[in-house]
Amino acid sequence: MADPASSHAPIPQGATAALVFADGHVAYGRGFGAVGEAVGELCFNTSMTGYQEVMTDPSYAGQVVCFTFPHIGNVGTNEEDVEGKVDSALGCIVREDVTDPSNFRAMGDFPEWMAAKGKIGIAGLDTRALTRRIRIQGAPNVVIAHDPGGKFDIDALVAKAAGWSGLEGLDLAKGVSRKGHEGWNGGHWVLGEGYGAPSGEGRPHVVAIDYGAKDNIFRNLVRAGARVTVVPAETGYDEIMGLKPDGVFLSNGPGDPAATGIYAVPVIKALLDADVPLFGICLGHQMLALAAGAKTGKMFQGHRGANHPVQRVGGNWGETEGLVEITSMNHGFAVDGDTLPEGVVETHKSLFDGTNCGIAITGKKAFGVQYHPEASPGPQDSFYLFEKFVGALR
Ligand SMILES: NC(=O)CC[C@H](N)C(=O)O
Repeated sequence: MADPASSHAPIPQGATAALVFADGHVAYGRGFGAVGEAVGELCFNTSMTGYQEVMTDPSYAGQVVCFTFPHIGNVGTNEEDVEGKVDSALGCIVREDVTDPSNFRAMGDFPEWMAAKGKIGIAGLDTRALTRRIRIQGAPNVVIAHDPGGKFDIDALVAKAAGWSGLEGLDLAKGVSRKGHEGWNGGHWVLGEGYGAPSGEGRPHVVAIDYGAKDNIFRNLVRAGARVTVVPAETGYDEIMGLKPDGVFLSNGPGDPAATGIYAVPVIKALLDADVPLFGICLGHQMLALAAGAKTGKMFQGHRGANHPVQRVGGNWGETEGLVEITSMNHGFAVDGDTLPEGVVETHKSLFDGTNCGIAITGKKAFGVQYHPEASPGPQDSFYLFEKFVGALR
């Protein structure tokens, strides 16, 4: 029987998980992974493969991922497809129940792996309806809750979702960044061989600022020929210059670029003024744009998936002007292309909605892209960006 004190419908029999929206909407399903509850923003991801990489990408901190692909978890988990060992997605929503893993690389079972990582899963929800809801209403704040006993205080969960301040204005990078300097050695992954070791003398030195980086970025920098030192998000200009970088890389990361920018942008601006070559990806791209004088803002709904078309624009591409790259994306904030000051050229834009996807600073070796050229998951059309950056440092 429904609780007379609650305006909500009774909890359906067999429900062990609930997705509770700030506006009072509730969707029930079958819980897996960790038991408990978490509050964050709900987003959807359209990738058909790579759920383990998505669930370990630190840029998803503070978010719950609704996978539009219906069969998630069926190739299990392994030790290699990990993008970060820090906090990342709070949990995920999947259409079908997770089946036993069937893949020669599987070392573990997805629900057990989720539980070990403290991530909550809900299976059996109408992920198409959820995705439509996000597309129509924008990204909502939600609580994801899992209780094997099926007991939920819905009023309290609605209040928790409604009381969360949201991603806007949040700096999450400090919480997911490495705490000390770290040399990076692993290169490109090859089936049966794992992550290769870097080779070759005289590799240019890239100092990579970790705002919540995906490890595949560092692997790609190594693959392109760099020697990489990773440093924490709050590392200052003098400490960076003390490492004698040939170039500085600005990583992806969670949260609002404007909030993270309070401590990161002055450092990036000083590097820019000193003509240090810079390459930024996603959050790093957004903060490079802020340092150059542009503005960023929250998108009505973000871009998350492995098939986003991005076009080369801006007049400096020669024969490849207009070429389309199919890219991996994960962002909910964007650089406002109308605010690019003189001396900042738009180099790429989204063919889905025209938003800015790349900038270059005129007269400097400094550029950034909104998308993820390191893929993982996703296509590798854009590896040339790592070669372009590392090549410019030689
Ligand atoms: N992948 C990222 O670096 C994401 C950047 C930023 N947190 C956003 O959501 O737009």
